[in-house]
Amino acid sequence: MGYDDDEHRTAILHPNGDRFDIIIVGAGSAGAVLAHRLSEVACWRVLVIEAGGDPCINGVVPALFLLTPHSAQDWDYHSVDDGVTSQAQNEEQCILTAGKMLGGTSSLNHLVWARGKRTDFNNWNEPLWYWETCLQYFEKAETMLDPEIVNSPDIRYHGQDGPIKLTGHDNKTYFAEEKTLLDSFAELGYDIVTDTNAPDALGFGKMQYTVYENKRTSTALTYLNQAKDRKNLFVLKNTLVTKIIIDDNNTATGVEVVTSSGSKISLYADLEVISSAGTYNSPKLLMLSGIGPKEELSLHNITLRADLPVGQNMLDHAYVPLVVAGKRNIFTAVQTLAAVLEIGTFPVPAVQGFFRVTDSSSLQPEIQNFANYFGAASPLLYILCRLTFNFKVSICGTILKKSIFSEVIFSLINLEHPKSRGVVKLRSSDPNDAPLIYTRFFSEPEDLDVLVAGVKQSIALTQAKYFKDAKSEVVRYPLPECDDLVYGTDAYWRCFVLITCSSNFHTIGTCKMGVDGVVDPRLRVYGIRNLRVIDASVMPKQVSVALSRFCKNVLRVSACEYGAWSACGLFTVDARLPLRVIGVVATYTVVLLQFALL
Ligand SMILES: Cc1cc2nc3c(=O)[nH]c(=O)nc-3n(C[C@H](O)[C@H](O)[C@H](O)COP(=O)(O)OP(=O)(O)OC[C@H]3O[C@@H](n4cnc5c(N)ncnc54)[C@H](O)[C@@H]3O)c2cc1C
Repeated sequence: MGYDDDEHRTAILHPNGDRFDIIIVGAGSAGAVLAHRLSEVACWRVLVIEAGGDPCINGVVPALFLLTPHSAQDWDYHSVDDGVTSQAQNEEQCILTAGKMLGGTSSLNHLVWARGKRTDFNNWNEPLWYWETCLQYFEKAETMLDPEIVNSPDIRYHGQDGPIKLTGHDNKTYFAEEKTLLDSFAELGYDIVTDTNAPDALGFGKMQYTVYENKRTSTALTYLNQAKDRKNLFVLKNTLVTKIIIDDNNTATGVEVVTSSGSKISLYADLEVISSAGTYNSPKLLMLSGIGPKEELSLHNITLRADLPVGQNMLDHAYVPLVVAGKRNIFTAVQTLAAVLEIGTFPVPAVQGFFRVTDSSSLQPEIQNFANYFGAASPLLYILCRLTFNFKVSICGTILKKSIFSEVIFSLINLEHPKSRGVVKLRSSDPNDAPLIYTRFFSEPEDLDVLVAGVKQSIALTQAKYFKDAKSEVVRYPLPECDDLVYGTDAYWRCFVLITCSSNFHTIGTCKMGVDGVVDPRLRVYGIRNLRVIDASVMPKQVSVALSRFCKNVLRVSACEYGAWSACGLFTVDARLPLRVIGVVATYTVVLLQFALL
């Protein structure tokens, strides 16, 4: 069987019926951390099963994340078109990218290290998950290397010896426009903070990135890689878990899988099965295994094991793209060309801010503004708009046209704490079918009020001196649904938000923790023995900003750690990547030429 094989046990052929102590489904952001931590216990045989393979080069080289959506390393899910929201997206379906490779979504996300605020975690009202409890795990995960943080009092909130190495924006960059942006936000009255990850930070500040020495610090390249020589950790790649096996005593005993060669086998766990398949695939897997809403399962003739609200309570950060065309400055086009070569960092200067738009007594931000600076004629701007964010040609073309001679600020205005809840359902009982995902953005009207207020407040950037002197303006997109409304009125902005909103890829909650949810605070599935869910789907309420790190207080082993194992140095090059690059560059050139000739 080859258990003595030193090849970090990814190439072993596991026979039907093979037994382990623990089986983890999904080697993603959460699953890979857990695989690392659990396999520290040398007497446990830990198997982690991953549907994807090694990360391709774009899962390793930071700026190439722009090209990963719709590749083989993306589950490439989309929302069901509701006829109202996200109509500015291709085919009116909101893009819902999710990583399918070692490291999961940490191998393709946007590299931002952002941990959530004290109020976020404390509002979950679960003592095990208070911010104060989680902090030690955040620290355990990190090595903070950004000198501005290291030399500030805020270093007390950061770790300096963890697997995830964190840096600020690389100073070698051809642009240094963070300062212009921060000065402008300060002028508009926002606080400027050194550390946007400080527990109560409201205001604008620089970014912290999961980038080190020109590589992404995904959980694959960190946690999994560091554990690869352990004899008790087994990684099965390119293998889809199709069902959790649950016996007549409602105990999870193993999983059914389809291996890379197409064989269907069963593998068994003597202690626990742990699902970390992500916010869309964990609920799908649970429902396929008989755990979910009774009516939903009976619709697909699946035998019910536990009637739980699986798939309900989906929460996301809906965002809208707000683009400000800044100074006409054709010289930045030269910098733009040079900056394209600098792919070992987050590709453009960026800052982020957290603020409230309603009463100011709470410290919990309502809006995040993630502002990205592009020099003139930037191909990255078009790639980001079209490929990464999935907007229609009419929208991205309009932005590109404005950018030919001008700097551009592309801001994502995020609704941080939505009340609207989406849902994940089964399309069929076939494990190969994508789930049906309904975002239901703005089904609670209050969400629309808050995001509209956030957009209106963010437009004020055009009034800051640098932008005012440049006669900056918000780029107006062609939006047939809104064009009859008077531009700039509340009615217009409400329409704008509904039509241009999309997912900021921070979906959570579909296997919610809590008494009215799917798992208890130790993440054990109610009514089923020896089964846990430990990925972002268990988070009951949104945290401000990104999600890949939250407190995983499971089995008293793991923590607020982000990451997984990756086959560092073993990554492959997706044969289609060069073609994708050529395709994108060719499209960009054609569009640019069209506009230049107009
Ligand atoms: C485009 C994008 C950008 C983002 N940017 C940021 C950011 O900058 N900062 C941030 O903090 N967060 C960001 N996020 C969010 C964050 O990355 C995710 O919330 C987080 O990674 C989710 O972790 P997870 O462990 O729940 O799931 P994942 O990391 O998605 O892991 C799930 C794993 O399970 C595997 N799997 C699924 N089903 C099966 C099955 N049936 N059998 C076997 N394996 C299976 C998957 O292939 C995957 O590897 C971003 C997300 C996206 C999509």
